[in-house]
Amino acid sequence: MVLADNGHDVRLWSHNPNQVAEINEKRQNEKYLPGVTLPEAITASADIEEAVRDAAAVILVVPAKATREVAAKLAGHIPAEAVIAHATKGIEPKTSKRVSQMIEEELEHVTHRPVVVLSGPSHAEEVAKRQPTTLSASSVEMEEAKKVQELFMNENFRVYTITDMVGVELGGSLKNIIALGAGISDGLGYGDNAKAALITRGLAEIARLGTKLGANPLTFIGLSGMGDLIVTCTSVHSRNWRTGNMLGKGMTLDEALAQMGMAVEGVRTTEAVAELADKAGVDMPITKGINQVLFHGAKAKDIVDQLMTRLPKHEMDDLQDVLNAR
Ligand SMILES: NC(=O)C1=CN([C@@H]2O[C@H](COP(=O)(O)OP(=O)(O)OC[C@H]3O[C@@H](n4cnc5c(N)ncnc54)[C@H](O)[C@@H]3O)[C@@H](O)[C@H]2O)C=CC1
Ligand SMILES: O=C(CO)COP(=O)(O)O
Repeated sequence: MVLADNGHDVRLWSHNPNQVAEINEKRQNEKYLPGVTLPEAITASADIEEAVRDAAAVILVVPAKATREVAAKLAGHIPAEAVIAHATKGIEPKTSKRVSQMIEEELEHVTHRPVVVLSGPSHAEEVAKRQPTTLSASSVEMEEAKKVQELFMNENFRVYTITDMVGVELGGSLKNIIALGAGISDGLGYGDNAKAALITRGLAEIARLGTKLGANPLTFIGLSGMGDLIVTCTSVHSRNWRTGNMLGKGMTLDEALAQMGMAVEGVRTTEAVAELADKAGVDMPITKGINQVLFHGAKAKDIVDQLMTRLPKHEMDDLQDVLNAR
C-alpha cells in the first residue's frame, strides 16, 4: 500500500489462488488485513514469473521458514537490475543464518546484488491506516539502502538508512523472543515493572549477542532495535505478544499457535537463538528461559522465579561486554 501510494505499480505474488482472486476481485485481504480496501495499483498473481517480470524491485515478506523456498522459486525470474529487499524477521535454526543470508545463498547463481532489509516498529494494521511509521532500510551497500528509502518514503512512512545489516536483522528478529516473554508476563498477571524489566534486560542480551556477531552496539538503540522491541512488547497487534499472553494464561503452545493462525516468528527464533547463544558463548538467560517454556515443559512462573533469584550482578557488566566486543 505504501508503494502504491507512492505511485508505483505493485504486483503481489501469493501461493494461495483464493487470496489472489480476493485481492483482484474484491480489493480485500480479509484474513490478514480485515476492513482495508487495497489501492487499484495493487494486483495479485499466483504465477511468480509473471509477478516479477520487468520488476524494478522485488521484496520478499514471507515467514522466515518459507524464505529459502520462495527465494529458490524466484531464482531465474528476477530481473538482473532489480533491487532485492526483504522485511522478514527470523533466524534459521541449526544454520543461525539471517534472512538476507538465506536469500543471498538461494540467489547466488543468479545475482550477487546485496540484499536490503526494511525493518522497524511497523505493524501492518497501522501502516494500512496510513498512521505515522518510521523504519530503517539497511544494506551493506548504502546505495542499495537509499534506493529502498526512496521507493518507500512518504509523509506517513519515514525511512532512515543504515549499513549495519547484522545489527538491523538481529534486532528485528530477536525482539520477537522478548515480546513472547512480555506477553507471558502480562498473561501471568505481572505488571508494567516486569514488562519494563524484560524490555531493558532483553535489549541487554540482544546487544550482547549482536555485538559478538559483529553488529554496532548503537544499532540496538535505533528503530530496528529498541523501537521494534517497544512496539512488539506493548502493542495489541503483536502476534508474538498475543501468543505469549495465551501461554501466560495457561494455554499450550500448540493451542496458542492454532488460535493465532498467522506467523509467530518468535517461536522458531527462540529455538534458533538459544542454540546460537551456546555456540557463541553468550549469556542469554531470558531467551533460554523462554526456550524452556516453549519447548521443554517449564512453567513460566518458575522461570520468572529463577531469573529473579540469580546471583547479584553489576548492571553495567553487560554494557561493558558490549563495548569491549567492538
Ligand atoms: N505483520 C506485520 O505487521 C509485520 C510482519 N513482519 C514480518 O513479515 C513476515 C511475514 O509476516 P506476516 O505477513 O505478518 O505473516 P502472516 O502470517 O500474516 O502472512 C504470511 C503470508 O505468507 C504466506 N506463506 C506462508 N508460507 C508460505 C510459503 N511456503 N510460500 C509462499 N507463501 C507462504 C501466507 O499464505 C500468508 O499470505 C514475518 O517475518 C514477520 O515477522 C515484519 C514487520 C511487520
Ligand atoms: O515486527 C512486527 C512489528 O514491527 C510485527 O510483530 P509481530 O510479528 O509480533 O506481530
